[in-house]
Amino acid sequence: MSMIAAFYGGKSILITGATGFMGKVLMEKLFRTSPDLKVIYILVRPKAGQTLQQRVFQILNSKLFEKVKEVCPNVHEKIRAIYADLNQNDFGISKEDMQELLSCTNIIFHCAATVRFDDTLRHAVQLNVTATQQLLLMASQMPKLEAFIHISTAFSNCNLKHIDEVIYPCPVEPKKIIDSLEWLDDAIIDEITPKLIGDRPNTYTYTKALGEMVVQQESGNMNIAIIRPSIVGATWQEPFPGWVDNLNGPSGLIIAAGKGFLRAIKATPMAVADLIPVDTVVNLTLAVGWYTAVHRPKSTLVYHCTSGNLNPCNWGKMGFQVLATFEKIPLERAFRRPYADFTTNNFTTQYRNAVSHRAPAIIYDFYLRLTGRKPRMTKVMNRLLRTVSMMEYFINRSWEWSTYNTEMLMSELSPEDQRVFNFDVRQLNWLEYIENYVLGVKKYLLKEDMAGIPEAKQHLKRLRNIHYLFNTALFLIAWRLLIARSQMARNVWFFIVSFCYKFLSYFRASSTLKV
Ligand SMILES: CCCCCCCCCCCCCCCCCCCC(=O)SCCNC(=O)CCNC(=O)[C@H](O)C(C)(C)COP(=O)(O)OP(=O)(O)OC[C@H]1O[C@@H](n2cnc3c(N)ncnc32)[C@H](O)[C@@H]1OP(=O)(O)O
Ligand SMILES: NC(=O)C1=CN([C@@H]2O[C@H](COP(=O)(O)OP(=O)(O)OC[C@H]3O[C@@H](n4cnc5c(N)ncnc54)[C@H](OP(=O)(O)O)[C@@H]3O)[C@@H](O)[C@H]2O)C=CC1
Repeated sequence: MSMIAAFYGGKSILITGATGFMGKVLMEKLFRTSPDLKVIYILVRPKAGQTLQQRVFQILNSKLFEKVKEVCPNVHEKIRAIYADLNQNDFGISKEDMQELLSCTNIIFHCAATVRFDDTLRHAVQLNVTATQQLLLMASQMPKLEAFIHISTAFSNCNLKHIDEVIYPCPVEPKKIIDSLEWLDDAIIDEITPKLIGDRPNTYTYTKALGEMVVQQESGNMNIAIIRPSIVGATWQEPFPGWVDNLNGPSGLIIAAGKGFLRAIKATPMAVADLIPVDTVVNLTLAVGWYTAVHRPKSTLVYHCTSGNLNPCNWGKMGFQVLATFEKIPLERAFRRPYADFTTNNFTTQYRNAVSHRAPAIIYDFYLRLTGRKPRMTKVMNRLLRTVSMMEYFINRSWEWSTYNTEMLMSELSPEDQRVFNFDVRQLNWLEYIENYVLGVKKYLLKEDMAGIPEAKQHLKRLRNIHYLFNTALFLIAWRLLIARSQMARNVWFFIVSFCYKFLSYFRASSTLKV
């Protein structure tokens, strides 16, 4: 019997960010392994015209939850969506709901965050710092609370090369930042943002670091732990391999490569691609929840959920396997044939962006205009290149994350728990994982039918022929222009033609002699 699964039985669990990528997988695993849990409270806001109930209905009726419905048929009754907007004071939670949360909650998993790299400092601080502070304040008023698990990121200290499982202080206190954002106007905030984030690449990593400081400062007597996942990718094993439902991290770029939009990237092939499957993160998170509540460590422990020091993969290997999978199982209606050129040189990057990305987009838009349609490819390409430029920081560096706490926890688990809540990335086969990831992107994210593969392959063949035809035409035009303008080119042309003629004549003569 799994001790961790048994621990969550009968518990009231509060999850923030339950509608997000990680939150959904966390809920799924909890319901599947501890169907006798009492209730999962989720803090949700209405979004995209959907009410809370509609959002929950959609999640529970998705493919991800198919297995849950078998083991926990009354899952609808065990999930309680509470209106909450983490941008508001007190999260806008009603008095009755707040009362229920305060009196019943046993465990909190705080997953909600803004993960956008380009968010304003004001919004990123509100969500990743102030909301964390407010949630901790709520937690401190919960008499039945056993553990508070905060999800951070391994990149919160990406300004360092070697990162230990400790909380590193930021130069300016989070409280000072929160206070000053209240009275500073947006223009001034934009001006001071680069100075505040310092040698971090964006507001996301900076505010996640501030969030950790807040957790440390407000921990009081609570049992708190911090989990730092690296780049979270599709599921490895559970509930099935390759599940993914958003474009964050590598997923968006995998699609861009498969559709032939992205054919070159500024990336260091030998740099460590510190990916971690989302089900691995969730297994560690649940194990940490159990350990923190039962063993009550004296201080706030930080757990690195990374792969690089135990089972490293690099971006070159990843790019190769992504392309190899698209060879076998291509995406539908690709713009160009998938191709990957990794370069570390700025000039080559600019050149490749102009020739491999912008020029084809302009030519395609010209074609759309000619055929009376609205041009759109240049806009798509500009957006993609902006996204890629924001990822460059992470794909051209390697970090070392120590994993003592994570390994210590692994050794504390029973063999059954090590199996049910497996977070040992040493067992991960990268080539198999990446192949499943790419397939998952096709099936679950793009919702493409596998029956369309022959047509997708046929389409790629047509693209190859167009490519050859286009290049030959381009070469002939360029050559014709050159011959018209340069005596030297004419001489070379004459030499090649006469050489070919002599060669053919020789062949004809020698074959006649043999007969
Ligand atoms: C040459 C071949 C290569 C072969 C493939 C090899 C793959 C290499 C992969 C390398 C990946 C490296 C990833 C490193 C990530 C480090 C992560 C650090 C870990 C964390 O803790 S945080 C979690 C990660 N967070 C993110 O990934 C968020 C990033 N997203 C953003 O910040 C914003 O969305 C972004 C990218 C700035 C775009 O903003 P904006 O222009 O305002 O656009 P929207 O968000 O409104 O979306 C518009 C449009 O773009 C689509 N979109 C969104 N995100 C992505 C994405 N990551 N990739 C591609 N496309 C994306 C979105 O769906 C919208 O489409 P529409 O059609 O609806 O307009
Ligand atoms: N994905 C990754 O690669 C990594 C993620 N992490 C961390 O993991 C955690 C989960 O990330 P992930 O699941 O990928 O992120 P998602 O962007 O998929 O999910 C974010 C969640 O936060 C919720 N949220 C955002 N703003 C609000 C708000 N104002 N009020 C209420 N809820 C809100 C979202 O709700 P809604 O659906 O309404 O928008 C969503 O449920 C985050 O803390 C992130 O920093 C760490 C490392 C890597």
